[in-house]
Amino acid sequence: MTANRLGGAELAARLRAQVAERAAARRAEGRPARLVIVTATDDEASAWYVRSIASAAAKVGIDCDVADLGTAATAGDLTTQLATLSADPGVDGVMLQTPLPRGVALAEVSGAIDPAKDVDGANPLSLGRLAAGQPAYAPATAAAVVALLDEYAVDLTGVRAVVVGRSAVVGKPLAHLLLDRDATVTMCHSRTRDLAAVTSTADVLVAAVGRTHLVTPEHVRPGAVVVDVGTNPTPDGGLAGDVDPAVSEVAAALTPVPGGVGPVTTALLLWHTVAGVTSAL
Ligand SMILES: NC(=O)C1=CN([C@@H]2O[C@H](COP(=O)(O)OP(=O)(O)OC[C@H]3O[C@@H](n4cnc5c(N)ncnc54)[C@H](OP(=O)(O)O)[C@@H]3O)[C@@H](O)[C@H]2O)C=CC1
Ligand SMILES: Nc1nc(=O)c2c([nH]1)NC[C@@H]1CN(c3ccc(C(=O)N[C@@H](CCC(=O)O)C(=O)O)cc3)C=[N+]21
Repeated sequence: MTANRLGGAELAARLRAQVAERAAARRAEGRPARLVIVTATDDEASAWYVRSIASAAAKVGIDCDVADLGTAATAGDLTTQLATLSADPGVDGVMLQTPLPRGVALAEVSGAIDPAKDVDGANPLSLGRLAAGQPAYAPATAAAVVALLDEYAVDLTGVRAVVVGRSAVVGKPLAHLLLDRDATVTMCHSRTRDLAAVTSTADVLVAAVGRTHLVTPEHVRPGAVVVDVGTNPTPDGGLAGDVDPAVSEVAAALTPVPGGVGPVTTALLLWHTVAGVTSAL
């Protein structure tokens, strides 16, 4: 058996076309949409993502600036920058890249992002609103996982969903989005005992860990739908997922890396930037 390939390129292209329409309308009104990315890391996956957002933004007509504070930035530097951008009426979206400099915790600084501009759902208030079932921006990656499952008509009602990884950027918000869809959600992390035993119960298995090919066929129930969020740089300059390609022999469906969750993530971040406050909050 070879799993169905749940590619994200077509969905991403459709989303970008919608974003371009909204961005054009904003430009015609004389107030072009603007996204500012704040970064303080030299992480490769992050740098690639920043370049990819900037180039996609240019194509759809969103103005995009990158504020690189460098790896020596302090929590105070980041907070000041995020607060300044949040107060700027010319800025629609503020995005803070992770990872952050050593010793700086995301929750410590992301509170400075106005929830109305928090297009990557980083402010703890955004996560809280999501958990409480109130309107909020979800992190683009978590939203992309659900959008991709919707695209392929994977019904989440009552299914056992297992998420490996509990970061504030992916795992935690995704758990809430899946719960909202009436999935039965289990979270796994680095302290989970007998990971394979837990993941093998999943109808829908999501890997968001950051460990190349951590999820092997032994982790997967035959017939499961597997979503690979991992984007791990390979020595040859390529990209590897968290899911071993051999899983394709066991799963019913699998998202590819590259070409799966990644492109949808970028498109949704831009969508959030033009969606407007009222539709998100
Ligand atoms: N395609 C896309 O759009 C995006 C891709 N990514 C990619 O997704 C991956 C995860 O990113 P992110 O959530 O930010 O990563 P983090 O490093 O913040 O979190 C990783 C999570 O995985 C858990 N973990 C680590 N090792 C194991 C293990 N051996 N078994 C089980 N769980 C483990 C950690 O557990 P613990 O909490 O116990 O430490 C943690 O919860 C990365 O490859 C990243 O590049 C991220 C964002 C967007
Ligand atoms: N606050 C925050 N939010 C994030 O969402 C976030 C972050 N920080 N830090 C870094 C990681 C990484 N990340 C990626 C998103 C898309 C692709 C992507 O589109 N990749 C392409 C391929 C790239 C290639 O071919 O090299 C794909 O999967 O098809 C990759 C990586 C978001 N991240």
